[in-house]
Formats: sequence, C-alpha cells, structure tokens
Amino acid sequence: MRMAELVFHTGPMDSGKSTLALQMDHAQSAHDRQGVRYAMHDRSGGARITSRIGLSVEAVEVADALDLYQDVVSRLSRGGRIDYLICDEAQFYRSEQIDQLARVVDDLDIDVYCFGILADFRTELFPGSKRLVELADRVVEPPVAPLCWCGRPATHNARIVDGQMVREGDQVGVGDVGGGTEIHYEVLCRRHHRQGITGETSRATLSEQTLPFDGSES
Ligand SMILES: Nc1ncnc2c1ncn2[C@@H]1O[C@H](COP(=O)(O)OP(=O)(O)O)[C@@H](O)[C@H]1O
Ligand SMILES: Cc1cn([C@H]2C[C@H](O)[C@@H](COP(=O)(O)O)O2)c(=O)[nH]c1=O
Repeated sequence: MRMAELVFHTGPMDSGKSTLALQMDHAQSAHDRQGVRYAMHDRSGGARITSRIGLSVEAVEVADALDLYQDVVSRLSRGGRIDYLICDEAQFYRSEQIDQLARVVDDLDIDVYCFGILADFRTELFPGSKRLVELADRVVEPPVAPLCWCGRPATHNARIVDGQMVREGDQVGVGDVGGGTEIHYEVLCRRHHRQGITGETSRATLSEQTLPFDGSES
C-alpha cells in the first residue's frame, strides 16, 4: 500500500518551484484529489501562490501562530476531504510548523508537498528549510536550474540593496529577482557569490578592462 509522504522541492530563487507547485496542484485536482494550498509572504503581497510564468492562485496564508495540523483536522471535521497539501515559500514556516506537516503525513495519511529555497542571502539555512531537510521523505531539486551570469548553474541567492550585494541584514526580505527595486535578488554560482561578483559588477569590470584608451590620449 502506498504511504503518504512529505516531499521538499528546493532550489534557488527563479528555479520554477512555484510553477511546479501549481502544476502539481493542477495534476492532482484533475484526478478528483482534493487539496489545500498554503503560502507565506508571497511576492504578490496577497495570500497566493504566484509563478513568474504568469500563473497565480489563491492560497491559505500561513500566519506564524497557525497550527497546520489543527488547521487540517478542523477542515476534515467540517466534512472536507483532503488528499494533499501544497505548501509554498515553506522556508518561511516555523520549524514547529514543519513538524506539524510531518504529523499530517504520518497520522492523517495526507501527502504534503513543500516548496522553498534552502538558504538565505548569507548562505544560512532558513529554519523551515532546515527542518524540512531533517524530516522530509524526499528532497527534490526542480529540473531546470537557473544560471549565474557566468553560465554556471546558479546555486546561491544574492541580495542587492541600492545596487550593492550585501551580506548583512534581516533574514526575511520579500522581493524578486531582477533590478528596478531598492531590494532585489540575483542568483549566482557559489564562486561568484563568495567573491561578491554580480552580473552588474562583472559588466562594469569588463567594460573598464576593455576600454580602448584611458582618455588621456587625443
Ligand atoms: N517569459 C518566460 N518564459 C518562459 N519561462 C519563464 C518566463 N519567465 C520566467 N520563466 C521561468 O519561470 C521560472 C521561475 O518560475 P517560478 O515558479 O516563479 O520560480 P521560483 O518559485 O523557483 O522562484 C524560471 O525557470 C524561469 O526560467
Ligand atoms: C534569498 C532570500 C530570499 N528571500 C525572499 C525573496 C522572495 O520573496 C522569497 C523567495 O521566493 P522565490 O519564489 O523562491 O523566488 O524569499 C528572503 O526573504 N531572504 C533571503 O535571504
């Protein structure tokens, strides 16, 4: 007999996690399986799961105080059927909430699919992700890895504030990849994350090196 499982889909920002979350929800519900979607601090600012390819659906916002096990039990006791949970931005969940999800799998036999980044801009694990790695039946990487500006697979998330890559600050800072806002993120390979060389820095350095003259010549 198939047992329910706790699965953690993890990869850097922009690796297709929310897209996969929505695809899995769609695939499951197409076969009359009933699910509940949870999200926390979605970039849209609402209680939603939002993918950069344009899909977005409503979700239940996970407040810090929410007991996920009790929430599922109370939905079931109101007569609902639940076969699976989709939990996006799971890095932000408290580690106790991940324990509650493991209990949903074990005691209620409900599949739980979590999606989130592993580490923050300082390369430190988020508490929710750490607990997921400790408890999940499976940890899965999305099939399409984003690339660093150098062409290597991007594995690390850099936070850019006013154009500068930073290594200090609050762990939580909701934002998107790409420029245009005061705080944004860029995915880099480990080497360039360690060296602090972003795409913008590399272009500036390259153009300085390739200037045909230093301006003193006429
Ligand atoms: N215009 C586009 N056409 C095709 N793919 C896109 C487009 N814009 C973004 N993507 C892809 O969407 C993915 C990001 O999806 P998303 O689910 O938002 O990522 P994550 O949740 O991991 O941050 C990336 O793999 C990116 O290549
Ligand atoms: C690295 C890093 C990211 N965040 C935020 C930024 C985004 O709102 C989410 C990640 O979303 P995605 O769907 O994976 O793109 O996390 C943060 O708060 N702190 C960080 O260090």
